[in-house]
Amino acid sequence: MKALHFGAGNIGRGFIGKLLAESDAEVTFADANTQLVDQLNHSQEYHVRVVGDTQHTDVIRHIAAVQANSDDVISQIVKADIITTAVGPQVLAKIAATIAKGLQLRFEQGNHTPVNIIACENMVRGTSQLKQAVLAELPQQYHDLLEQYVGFVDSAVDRIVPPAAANDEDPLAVTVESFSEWIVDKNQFKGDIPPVQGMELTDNLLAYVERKLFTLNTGHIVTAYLGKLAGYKTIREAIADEAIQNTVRQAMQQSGEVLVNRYGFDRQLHHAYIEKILTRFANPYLVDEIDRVGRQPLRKLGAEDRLVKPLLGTLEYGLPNDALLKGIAAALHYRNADDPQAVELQGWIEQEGVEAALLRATGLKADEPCVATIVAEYQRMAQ
Ligand SMILES: NC(=O)C1=CN([C@@H]2O[C@H](COP(=O)(O)OP(=O)(O)OC[C@H]3O[C@@H](n4cnc5c(N)ncnc54)[C@H](O)[C@@H]3O)[C@@H](O)[C@H]2O)C=CC1
Ligand SMILES: O=P(O)(O)OC[C@H]1O[C@](O)(CO)[C@@H](O)[C@@H]1O
Repeated sequence: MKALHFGAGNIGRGFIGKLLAESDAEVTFADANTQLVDQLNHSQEYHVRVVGDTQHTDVIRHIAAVQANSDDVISQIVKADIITTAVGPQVLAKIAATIAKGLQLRFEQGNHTPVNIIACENMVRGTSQLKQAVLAELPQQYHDLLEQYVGFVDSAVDRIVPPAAANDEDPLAVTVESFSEWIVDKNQFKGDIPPVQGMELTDNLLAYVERKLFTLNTGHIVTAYLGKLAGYKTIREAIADEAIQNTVRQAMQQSGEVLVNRYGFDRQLHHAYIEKILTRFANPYLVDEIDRVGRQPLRKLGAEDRLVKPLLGTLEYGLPNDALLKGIAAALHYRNADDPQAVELQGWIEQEGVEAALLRATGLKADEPCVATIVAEYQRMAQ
């Protein structure tokens, strides 16, 4: 099995590339970072340190890398059996043109074996969005072939992999938590489902995507933004603060009630899932910076993302949401001079006021009563 993976970063090396290589795929990473590509090609292996209740290091061998946007990556697309990505939601659309070029050449060369593409990003149905971007780049005459031979498979991906600390001796090493979950929509494959160990199949993907987004991601972001306000640097420090932990737990329980209502989740089991996530945030072996988890606040405040989407669910079902509202208010306080979205958000607040900025970022309507509550909470937090 030939696998091409876009994005040799934390999740690429620490999770998806690792699973593919451990399933005996010939793994080629495609990345925009020339130094990283050179290092991967030079060593052809890297270390993954798995940390949790126990620790061990896996060596991922026989891997190669190509420069994204090069002729080499096009040749890889021509012969790949599976193509995966972990590049970040904002980059996904940028690789669509490359994928379209590669697929066009694949069809022109008469390769009609199925290929499956799976975007492993924190997005709801990110692969389906990638498909639309690829179709927009692919000449119309190839669209039927794409529908016939290319599977665009949506997925949910869950493993905490913070950026590794700089290590000149072992620059490719990544540290990952022992928990991992990669769930894909089994109905979207073309041809045989690739035999990847650790890739779980479901025919109810949206429930899993929302379970992860509304729990791990919601809890994480509330921890990050409340932690930042309290002056902490890492997720572990923030979640050790009892007041923060209580609000984070409550926020996850409130978004969890949406899942219980929408998908019939068992409440007790879901509460156990929440408690497990709290222990993951407290993992003493992971140094996960608040600014990594809090990055790109405008994306995270979006209507389809981890704060507002569950909030809209609580409004739909008439459920409590005060902890989620606190999380949104804390997001509006997020400051990080190195994060262009954080700078932009603070600019909106300065120029237009907090309510206008909130409406612009979230798409909430001004007459929605929770808007006034968020603004009042924001003012309270400012004191
Ligand atoms: N790190 C984590 O714990 C998790 C991350 N995710 C998701 O995985 C995705 C990747 O996240 P990370 O691995 O943390 O980010 P990262 O920044 O470590 O890795 C992204 C990689 O993509 C590369 N890249 C950028 N532009 C590219 C292009 N045009 N073509 C090819 N490669 C390009 C970068 O050079 C980098 O190596 C994101 O969508 C994130 O939300 C999902 C679950 C867990
Ligand atoms: O990667 P994003 O979408 O910026 O958000 C950070 C989130 O991604 C993760 O790294 C992986 O799910 C979480 O740890 C965190 O909630």
